[in-house]
Amino acid sequence: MIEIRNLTKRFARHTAVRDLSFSVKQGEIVGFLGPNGAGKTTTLRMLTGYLPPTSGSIEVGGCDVFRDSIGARRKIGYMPENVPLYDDMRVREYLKFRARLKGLSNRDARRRVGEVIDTCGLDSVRRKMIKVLSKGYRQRVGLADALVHSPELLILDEPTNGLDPNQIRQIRELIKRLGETHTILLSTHILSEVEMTCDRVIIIDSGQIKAEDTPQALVTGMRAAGKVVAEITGDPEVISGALSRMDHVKRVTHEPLTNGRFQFDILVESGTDARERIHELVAQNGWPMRSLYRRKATLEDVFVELTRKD
Ligand SMILES: Nc1ncnc2c1ncn2[C@@H]1O[C@H](COP(=O)(O)OP(=O)(O)OP(=O)(O)O)[C@@H](O)[C@H]1O
Repeated sequence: MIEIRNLTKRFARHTAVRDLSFSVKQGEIVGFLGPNGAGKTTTLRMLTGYLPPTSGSIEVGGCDVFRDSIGARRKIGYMPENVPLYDDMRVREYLKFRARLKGLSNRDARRRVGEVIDTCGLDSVRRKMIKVLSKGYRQRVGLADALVHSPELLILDEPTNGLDPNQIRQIRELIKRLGETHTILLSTHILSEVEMTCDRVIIIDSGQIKAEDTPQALVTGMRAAGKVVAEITGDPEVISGALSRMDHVKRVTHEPLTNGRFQFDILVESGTDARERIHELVAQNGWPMRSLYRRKATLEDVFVELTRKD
C-alpha cells in the first residue's frame, strides 16, 4: 500500500529525512515512532503530497505521490497533527464542504457525511459550531474529515495529542475499529497505544530508521538484553561506578527515591543475569539494599535505548 524508497528531505543545510525506505502492506496498522524532531511529520507530509522530497520516491496504492498526485490523494485520508478546522462552521456543514472539496457529488457527500458522523460518534454534536467542541470532538471531526472520501489508507499524525485519558481511550478504540477495514500509518508518542493497536512499529531518529519489527519482537529482543532494578541506600555516584565496572553490565542509571535511597536501573548484556553478583557487591560494601529484581522490558525501553543521545 505504501512504498517509500530512498526518501531524503533537506531544509537549507538541515537534513530532516535521510535516505529513508520502508513499505506498509495493505491492511497493516503501523506505528511510526521517533523523538521530537526525528522527521516523522516531514515524512508524513511528503507521503501525503504536501511537501516535495529532495530525492527519493513514494508510491501509494501503485500511484506515484508526485507524478499522480490526485490518484494517490484519493487513496489517502490524512489527519495532520493540529487538525485545522473552520471554527465558524457546524460539524455536518463542515464535513459536507470537505466532501465536496474532495470531489464527491452532492448526493454521495450527504451519504458519506452521515456515515462518518456515525463511525466517529459525532451524532450528538452534528449541528454544533466547531468552535464550541471539546478537543476530543475536534479530533473526531478531523478523523471524520480524513475518512469522508472513503480512502483505503489513513495517515494519522499524533491523533491523541492533547487529549485526556478517557478521550485517548475512545480515539484508540476508534482507530482499532478503523484498522479492520483500512491500512493505517500512525505517528504517536504514546507507546502503550502502539503496543495495543499496531501490527508493526517503525522507529526513526535523525531522519533514519533505527528499528522495524512487531512490538512483541522488539520487546523480546530487549528483554533478552535484560534490565535489573535495585533499590540501594548510599552515595549514588560510588554505587553507580561500582555497578558499571562489573562484567556484562552495559549501562547504569539512577534516580533518587526517599531517605537517601536510590533506584538503579542496570542494563546487562544479552543472556546474562547479574543479580547474584550485584547482591555480592552490595553485601561486600555494606550498602543497605531494599530490593533487587529483573524487570520486563517494554516498548518504552526499546524506544529509549534506540533514540537516547548520551
Ligand atoms: N519547514 C521547515 N523548515 C526548516 N526545518 C524544518 C521544517 N520542517 C521541519 N523542519 C526540521 O526538520 C526536523 C524534523 O522535523 P519533524 O517536524 O518532521 O519532526 P517530528 O519527528 O515530526 O517531531 P515532533 O514529534 O516534534 O512532531 C526538525 O529538526 C525540524 O526543525
